[in-house]
Amino acid sequence: MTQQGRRQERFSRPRSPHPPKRRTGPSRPPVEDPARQAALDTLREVRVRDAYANLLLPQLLRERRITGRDAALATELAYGACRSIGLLDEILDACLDRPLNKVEPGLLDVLRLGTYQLLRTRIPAHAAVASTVDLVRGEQGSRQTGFVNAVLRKVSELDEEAWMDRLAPDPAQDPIGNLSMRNAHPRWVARAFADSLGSTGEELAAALAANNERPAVHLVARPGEVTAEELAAMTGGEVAPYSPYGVRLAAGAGDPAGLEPVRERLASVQDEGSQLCALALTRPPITGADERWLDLCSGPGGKSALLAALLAISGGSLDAVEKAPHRARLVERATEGLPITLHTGDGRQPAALGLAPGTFDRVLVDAPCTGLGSLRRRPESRWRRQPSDVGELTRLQRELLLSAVELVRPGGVVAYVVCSPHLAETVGVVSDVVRRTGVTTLDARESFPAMPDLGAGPHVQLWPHRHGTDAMFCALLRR
Ligand SMILES: C[S@@+](CC[C@H](N)C(=O)[O-])C[C@H]1O[C@@H](n2cnc3c(N)ncnc32)[C@H](O)[C@@H]1O
Repeated sequence: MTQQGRRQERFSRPRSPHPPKRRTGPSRPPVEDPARQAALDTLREVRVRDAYANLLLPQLLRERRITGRDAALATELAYGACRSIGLLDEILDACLDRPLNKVEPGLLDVLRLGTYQLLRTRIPAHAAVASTVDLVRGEQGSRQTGFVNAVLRKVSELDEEAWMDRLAPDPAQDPIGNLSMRNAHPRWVARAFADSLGSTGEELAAALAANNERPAVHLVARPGEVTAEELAAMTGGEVAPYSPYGVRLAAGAGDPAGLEPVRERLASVQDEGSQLCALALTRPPITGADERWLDLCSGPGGKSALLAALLAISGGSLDAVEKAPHRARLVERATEGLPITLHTGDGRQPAALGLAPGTFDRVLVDAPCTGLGSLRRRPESRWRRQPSDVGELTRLQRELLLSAVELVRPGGVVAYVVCSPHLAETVGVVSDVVRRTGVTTLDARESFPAMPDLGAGPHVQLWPHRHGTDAMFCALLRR
């Protein structure tokens, strides 16, 4: 097993049943440091409870009333450290006098946070080390301060570039291994990106680097309620380049849930790539009726809301299926007032939901997937996902797509969408279903008008580094 493989295993090993004791007799009072404390608590909860950093941290900031520069620092440290866990562990491993998995997990969180500050922020080294030592004193008392101090001093002897020159595989021999370590991705994820892009060079480097950027927030203007231009004027954002309903907010525009058009349901948060994939379903011309559409995997309801708003204008209606009851409730909330019938149940068993074969003009399958296309949004997810997830998901994706092909009428259109560039989840699933059912593959690029860099087709793969969207995949099929 490679070093990086071992690191991944460490990150995903069973959680310690004994969370670290807090404040066991510090020899001097801990320094108040709400930003670093919030970042450390996030790292710990991600490890112990499988929390999502992008949901937990905003909650901690709210509860603890951390705002302004402290909130910005906590966010940078928590998200940054979660994204780069594998990279931080490689470096720590080289600085420790014992195997990484012999370090008490709570202490390892502190070391990761300190290492992140030393290598990936402009915080001066002495401040990064001193603040981390204070943090461990506050957490565990003074017995570990010497250890943390010594390890971090060793880390600080080199900068990130020099550490990578020492630790990353030779790019000539192992370009994917080199780029995966330099850009803090598990090797299997970097390989999946390389396979889909057909690149192990500059473009792969750009794609992996884009996963480390914080994405801009995109809004979708509800058709029939407000235009993108009006929404841009109301929010101070910019009309999005590709989606006719999209608006991109400026970086640091604050919590979009607080914006008036969002509170008044004139708009919602939705990545421009998601908007484009939902719209792609509506674009291929069909003969005959075009009024019954189906969203087979609808929770939490972003694409259902966009499709149902379009149907409200044209006089049609949407059926939406969602298996998880709590997500079905979210669909209900997102589509209030729109022409929609919601079915809570399994999209692979449509008869049980009263959905008859061959009755829908257009069907969307926005299938559950690895989410490798939205690594920008979920800082820790690249380290949590495992290659073994892919097989299970592709089975489910194939079954859902087969069900969609059965539900669409002859001449109707199916859109298969996943937020992943992994070839097994994208072309693998589609080719298999096309072979089994004899449906016709459409050139999906025609349904993404004016969008550059869509490759050789017939399917569309969007990319953060090319399009500024999530890495959504869309295939269009005609029965
Ligand atoms: C990628 S999400 C869909 C996102 C949604 N279309 C949107 O734009 O908001 C996939 C959804 O499929 C649901 N799901 C999983 N298995 C399902 C099944 N067998 N039948 C129907 N829905 C399922 C998941 O609970 C999840 O909500």
